[in-house]
Amino acid sequence: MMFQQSSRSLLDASKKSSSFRWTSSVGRTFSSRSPQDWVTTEETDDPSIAILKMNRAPANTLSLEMCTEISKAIKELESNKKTQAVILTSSLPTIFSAGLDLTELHNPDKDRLPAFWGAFQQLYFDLYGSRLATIGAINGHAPAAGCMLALSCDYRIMSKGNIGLNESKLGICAPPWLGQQFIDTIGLRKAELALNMGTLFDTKAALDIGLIDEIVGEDDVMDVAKTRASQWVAIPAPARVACKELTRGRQLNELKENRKQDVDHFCSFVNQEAMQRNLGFYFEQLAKRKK
Ligand SMILES: CC/C=C\C/C=C\C/C=C\CC/C=C/CC(=O)SCCNC(=O)CCNC(=O)[C@H](O)C(C)(C)COP(=O)(O)OP(=O)(O)OC[C@H]1O[C@@H](n2cnc3c(N)ncnc32)[C@H](O)[C@@H]1OP(=O)(O)O
Repeated sequence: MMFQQSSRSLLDASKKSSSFRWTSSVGRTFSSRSPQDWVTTEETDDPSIAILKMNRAPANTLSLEMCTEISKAIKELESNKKTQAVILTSSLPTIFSAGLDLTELHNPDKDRLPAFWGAFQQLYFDLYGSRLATIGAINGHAPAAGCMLALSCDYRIMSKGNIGLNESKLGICAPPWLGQQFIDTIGLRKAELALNMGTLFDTKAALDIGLIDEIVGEDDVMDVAKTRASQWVAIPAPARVACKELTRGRQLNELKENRKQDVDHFCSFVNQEAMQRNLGFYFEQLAKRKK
């Protein structure tokens, strides 16, 4: 059954949906460490609470392999019946996640592109639909898909950095399911303004708009995250999982039913000349900003 308290996620789409093939890395990654090191899980002194850390320097960007590694880690945690909550955080000093790895989108490999988007969809299913209580310990910047990671958590605390969906600044639009997640969180009018302007919010503005739940001091992030996780775990798991189904089930099912169309839509969107030009321009700006 889909929503019983088990080691399965809320919407266990991974096994049912094998419409894309995984392709091997084409050496476009930043970090010299292997994908297995990009995500680590740790126990806490409470056996029901685990920590999932993203360690992909320099920016925890989501490549195909990074999405797959995070999904794999969530599944592994879910397979342990004792685990009831996970804290998602970053081991980098100032960045939670800089969103999608833009090298996947710019001059893309045509076979890899659909697999990449499939892996990103899968990550959304696995995190947004996890049976675990998920606490986002956002300890740095979280633009675009970095914001998606945060929005997919049940509770969000943030210590520093900016958060939001800035895709319009890249000349693109967030995919409908991510846009909907944003609207569901902060409301239509606020989302309309923020999506169009590509607004990134600092912690105070993010709290004001309802994008995060709490601002915490940099040194307190993990302590507060564990306290919040304990509070979520104290709710009987069947009730917690049923509440998640109530609030997230419709959205998850909608994408599940439209997965293939969503991949096709994304690929044709990204392959447009104008889109490629905008991305190239954005990359140049990123590099210049650094200089
Ligand atoms: C109805 C709808 C219709 C159609 C829609 C259909 C489909 C949708 C189509 C497309 C949707 C695509 C969705 C996209 C979502 C995304 O996530 S796009 C990615 C957006 N991310 C960003 O814009 C963040 C860019 N990065 C930054 O702003 C800064 O890096 C950041 C503030 C995060 C940190 O700043 P700082 O600490 O100064 O670090 P650096 O800027 O120096 O960055 C370190 C190195 O990392 C590189 N880098 C950073 N971000 C990315 C990235 N996202 N991808 C690739 N590379 C990145 C940066 O260049 C530095 O590299 P270097 O050290 O110079 O080699």
